[in-house]
Amino acid sequence: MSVIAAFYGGKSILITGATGFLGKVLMEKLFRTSPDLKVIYILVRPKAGQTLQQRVFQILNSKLFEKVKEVCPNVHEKIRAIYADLNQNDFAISKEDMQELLSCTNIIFHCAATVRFDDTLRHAVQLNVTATRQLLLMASQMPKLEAFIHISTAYSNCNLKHIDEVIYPCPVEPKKIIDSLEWLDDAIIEEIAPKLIRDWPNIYTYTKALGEMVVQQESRNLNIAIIRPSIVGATWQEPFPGWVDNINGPNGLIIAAGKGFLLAIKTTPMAVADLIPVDTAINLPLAVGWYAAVHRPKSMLVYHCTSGNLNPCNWDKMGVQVLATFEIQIPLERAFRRPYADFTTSNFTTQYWNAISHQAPAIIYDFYLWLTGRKLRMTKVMNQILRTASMLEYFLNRSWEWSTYNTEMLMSELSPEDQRVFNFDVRQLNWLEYIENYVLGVKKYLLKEDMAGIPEAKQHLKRLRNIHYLFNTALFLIVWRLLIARSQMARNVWFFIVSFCYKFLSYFRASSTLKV
Ligand SMILES: CCCCCCCCCCCCCCCCCCCCCC(=O)SCCNC(=O)CCNC(=O)[C@H](O)C(C)(C)COP(=O)(O)OP(=O)(O)OC[C@H]1O[C@@H](n2cnc3c(N)ncnc32)[C@H](O)[C@@H]1OP(=O)(O)O
Ligand SMILES: NC(=O)C1=CN([C@@H]2O[C@H](COP(=O)(O)OP(=O)(O)OC[C@H]3O[C@@H](n4cnc5c(N)ncnc54)[C@H](OP(=O)(O)O)[C@@H]3O)[C@@H](O)[C@H]2O)C=CC1
Repeated sequence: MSVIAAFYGGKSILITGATGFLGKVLMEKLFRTSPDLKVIYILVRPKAGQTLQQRVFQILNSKLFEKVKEVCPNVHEKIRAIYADLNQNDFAISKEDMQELLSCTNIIFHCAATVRFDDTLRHAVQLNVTATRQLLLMASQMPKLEAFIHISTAYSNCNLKHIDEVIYPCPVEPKKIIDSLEWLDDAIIEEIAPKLIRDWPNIYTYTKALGEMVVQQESRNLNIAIIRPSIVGATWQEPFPGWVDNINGPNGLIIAAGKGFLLAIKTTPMAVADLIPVDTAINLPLAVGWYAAVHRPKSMLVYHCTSGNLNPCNWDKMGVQVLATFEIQIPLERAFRRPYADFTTSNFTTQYWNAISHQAPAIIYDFYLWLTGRKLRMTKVMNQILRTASMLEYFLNRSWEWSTYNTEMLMSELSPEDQRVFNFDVRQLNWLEYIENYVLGVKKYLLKEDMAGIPEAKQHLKRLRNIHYLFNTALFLIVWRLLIARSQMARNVWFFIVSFCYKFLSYFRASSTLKV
């Protein structure tokens, strides 16, 4: 019997960000392994015209939760969606709901955040810093609280090369930033943002670092732990391999490569691709929740949830495997071009590829759409992909070293059964198999493409290959014809080749006649 699963039995658990990528997998795992838990409170806001109930219904009826329904048939009764907007004072939670949360919660998993790299400083601080402070304040009023688990990111200190499992101070106190945002107007905030974030690559990583500082400063006597996952990817094993449902992180680029939109990207091929499967990234917080509550470490511990130092994979290996899977096994439907990848570290080559292989074909395709009276879209899509690629460049061209002392210590504290059920040992991960399942998952669960369409997609790729060869041959002939018409040297080379071929053929014919 798993000690950790038993620990969550009968508990009231509060999750923020439960409708997000990590949040959903966290909830699924809790219900599946501890179906006797008391209740999971989730703080949800209405979104995209859906009420709270509709959102919860959609999650519980998704493919991800299929196994949960078998193990925990009354899952609908165990989930309690509470209206909340983390951007508002007191999260806009009603008095009754707040009272229930304060009096009943045993464990908190704080996952909610804005993960957009280009968010405004005001919004990112509100969500990643102020809301965290507010939640800590709430937590300090919860008499039954046993542990508070804060999900941060391994990149919160990506301005450093070697990162230990400690909290690094930010140059400006979070409190000062929160206070100044109250009276500064938006235009000034956006102007000072680059000066504040200094050597952090974006607002997201910077505000996550501020969030950690707030956790440290406002921890009071709470039993807190911080988890820092690196780039979170599709599920590795649970509840089934390859599940993924948003276009963040690698997913958007994988699609862009599979559809043949993106043929090159500025990437250091040997840089470490520090991906971590989402099931691993939530097994660790679950194990930490148990450890923090039961063992009550004297100080707040930070846990790195990374793969690079234990089982490294580089972008080259990852890119090759992604493309091989698309080309040979599971192509995407209606690809624009054949998947191909060139990793370059040069700015000049990147600019060249962007102009010749990305923007020019998009413009030509849009021209064709215009001629046929259809809506133009390729240039917009391509610009969006190139913008995303340029935002991710920072992470594709550097490697970091994260120490994993606490994570390894925790692993050794687990019983063999818990090591199996709450596995976060990435040394066991087979990258090639994982990437294959990942790519399949992107096709199946994210793009919702039918597997029955694979033969047609393969035919389409074959057609694209033939068009590609035909186009290149035609281009070569046109260029050559123009050259011959204009340059004496090209004509000389041409006559030399023709006479050489003629002589070779004559010799070949003569020798074969002699043999007869
Ligand atoms: C040749 C190439 C070959 C390659 C081969 C392949 C090899 C493998 C390569 C792997 C490389 C990996 C690199 C990883 C590095 C990650 C580092 C992370 C480090 C930190 C990790 C963390 O700690 S934490 C999470 C990270 N944080 C994000 O990763 C958010 C980033 N991102 C944004 O910051 C915004 O994305 C950004 C970009 C501003 C654009 O912003 P943007 O405004 O231009 O575009 P949007 O994202 O808003 O969306 C655009 C349109 O997609 C629609 N859409 C949204 N979701 C959808 C869904 N589920 N299904 C359908 N469609 C969906 C949406 O509705 C829009 O459609 P429409 O335009 O029609 O409305
Ligand atoms: N994905 C990754 O690669 C990594 C993620 N992380 C961290 O993991 C955590 C979860 O990330 P991930 O699941 O990917 O992010 P998602 O963007 O998928 O989910 C974010 C969650 O936060 C909620 N949220 C955002 N704003 C509000 C608000 N105003 N009020 C209430 N809820 C809100 C969202 O709700 P809604 O559905 O309503 O928008 C959603 O549930 C974050 O803390 C992130 O920093 C760390 C490393 C890598």
